[in-house]
Amino acid sequence: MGSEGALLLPSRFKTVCVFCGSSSGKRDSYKEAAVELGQELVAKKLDLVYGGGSIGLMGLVSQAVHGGGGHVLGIIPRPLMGEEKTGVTIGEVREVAGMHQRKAEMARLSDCFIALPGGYGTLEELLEVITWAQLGIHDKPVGLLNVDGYYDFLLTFIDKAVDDGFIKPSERHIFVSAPNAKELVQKLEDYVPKRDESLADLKWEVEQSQQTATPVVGFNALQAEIAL
Ligand SMILES: C/C(=C\CNc1ncnc2c1ncn2[C@@H]1O[C@H](COP(=O)(O)O)[C@@H](O)[C@H]1O)CO
Repeated sequence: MGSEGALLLPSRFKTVCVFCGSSSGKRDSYKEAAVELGQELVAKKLDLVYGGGSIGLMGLVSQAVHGGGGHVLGIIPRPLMGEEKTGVTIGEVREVAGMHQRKAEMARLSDCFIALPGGYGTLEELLEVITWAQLGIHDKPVGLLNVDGYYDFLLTFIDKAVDDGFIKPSERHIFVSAPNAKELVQKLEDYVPKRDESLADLKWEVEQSQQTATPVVGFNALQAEIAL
């Protein structure tokens, strides 16, 4: 059967969080991949959560979802609010106090994560949700859209870290990757988290500093914050 005739099964996800460049990159394939990802989300009736704004790949993916009739939610830290920094934002916009709250909100409000090509910001967001998955803070799938092999060096580095004993072989699977949006979303749908039982009893409580009354946020608080 041709793909036009294939039955589109409903997704197990409702909302996908996308991390991606605030720049567009130098290859057309990066821009095309951002638009294709947006169109794939629309085709699967998935909502988008992202960092807000209309610059770079962030703008392209959000415009593709919004233009296709999908719901777009941009989460923007107050210091980045303003057209001169993030461009004109489409869809729903939620303002948060800072970068940490943004990441917690993006994680809380989504069912899986996808990273398109990007720079430091994208890598930081991606590695944080990978670390949270490793620690059992969430069990939401994390996917790399490895457009034109953009993330090959990162994947090779992860293999090196496994080989050299810094990442457990059983945790190599946390990264799901594919060269195009359709394959990646399917892999994320099929992903089964492997629970590390050694973490099951971890209890880092929220502590209250006696002197400053400043809350020290621990493991359980973060788990609650992003609402498993
Ligand atoms: C710092 C300035 C503009 C950057 N504007 C951004 N607006 C919204 N979100 C952003 C911005 N920069 C980074 N982000 C977040 O990080 C990811 C992109 O970072 P990268 O370094 O470009 O890969 C993205 O997912 C956003 O969540 C004013 O000069």
